[in-house]
Amino acid sequence: QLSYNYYKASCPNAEGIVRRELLRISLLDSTAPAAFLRLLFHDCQVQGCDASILLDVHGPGTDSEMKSYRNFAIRKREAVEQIKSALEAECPGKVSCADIIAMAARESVSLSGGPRIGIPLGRKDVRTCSHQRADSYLPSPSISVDGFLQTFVSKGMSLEESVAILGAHTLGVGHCLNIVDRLYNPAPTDRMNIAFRARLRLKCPTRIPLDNITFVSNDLTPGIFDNQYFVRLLAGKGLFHIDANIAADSRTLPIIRNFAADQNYFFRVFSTAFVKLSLTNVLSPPRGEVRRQCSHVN
Ligand code: HEM
Ligand SMILES: [Ca+2]
Ligand SMILES: [Ca+2]
Repeated sequence: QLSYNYYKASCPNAEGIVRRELLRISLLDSTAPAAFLRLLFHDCQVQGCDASILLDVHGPGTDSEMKSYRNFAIRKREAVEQIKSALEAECPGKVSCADIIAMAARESVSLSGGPRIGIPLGRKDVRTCSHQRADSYLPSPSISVDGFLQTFVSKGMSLEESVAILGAHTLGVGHCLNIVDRLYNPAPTDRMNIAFRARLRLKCPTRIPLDNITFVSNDLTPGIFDNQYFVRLLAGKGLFHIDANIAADSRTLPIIRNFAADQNYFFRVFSTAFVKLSLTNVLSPPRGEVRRQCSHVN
C-alpha cells in the first residue's frame, strides 16, 4: 500500500537525500531535470512505474527496454544509480528504484521553477522487462490526438490533465531526427509557423539520420518549468507532431489557451496529472522487490 509517509520509520530522510543528490547532479548538468522527468514517463508507460527501464540485464525475457528505439535519447539512468547509492548508504534495502525515479522527477519539476508536488511512496521494483513492450507502449511523436488522449485517460486523467501532462515539454530538447519530416516533408495540414520552420531548418540542415546528433530546445526556456510551451503552441511553434496536433484540435485548443493565459492554473492541473502518472500500475507487496542495485534484479 502506498502512502505519503511511507519511509517515515524505515528511511525518514529519503526525500531529503533525493533532493540533495538531485541538486548535486543538476549543478553539474543543467539539462538533468528534463531527463529525469522524461524518465518517469518512459518508466510508467511500460508495465507501470516499476523501474523496468533501469534494468540492464539481458537474458531470456529480460531484454533491456533501452534496446527500444522509442527510448532514444533517454538519459540519466546512471544518475538514478548514484541517488540509489546515497540511499543505500543511509538505509540499505529500503527505498525502491521506482520510488527514486518518481521522487527525482518530482524534484526536477520544483527545482526548475514548477509546482511542489506531494506524491505517495511505496512502489516496488519489477523483476522483468521487455524491449518489445517498450516498442509497443511508448508513443510515437506523430501519434494522433485520439491515441494521445487514450494513453492518458487510461491512467485516470481528465482531458485537461492529459493536456497538462504534455506540458512537461516545457523542459528539455528534441533531436532533429524527430522533427525533420515536419521540416522537409510537411503534411498539407501542418500549420507550423513559417519563420519557425525556417529557423529549425537551419538547426537541422539535412533530413538524413546523421541528425541524431543535432537537437533543438522544446520551448524558449528549456531549463525553466513554465507555461511557455503552451504560449508557443498557440503561435504555431510546437516541435513534434503531437504538440502541433493538440493545438489544432477543438477539444484540446481551449485548454491550451487557458494554460497559456494562467500559469498557476497549469501548475495545479499538472500536479494532479503528475500524481496519476506516477501511480500507473504500481507494484505493492507481495509483488515486486526493493532492488539493491537499480540496474539488476536482486
Ligand atoms: C504522447 C505523449 C508524448 C510523446 C509522443 C512524446 C515525445 C517526445 C519526443 C519525441 C521527445 C524528444 C526526444 C529526443 O529527440 O531527444 C520528447 C522529449 C521529452 N519528453 Fe516527451 N512525449 C510525450 C509525453 C511526455 C510526458 C507525459 C512527459 C513527462 C511527464 C514527457 C517529458 C519529456 C521531456 C522532459 C523531454 C525532454 C527530454 C530531454 O531533454 O532529455 N513527454 N518527448
Ligand atoms: Ca516500467
Ligand atoms: Ca520552459
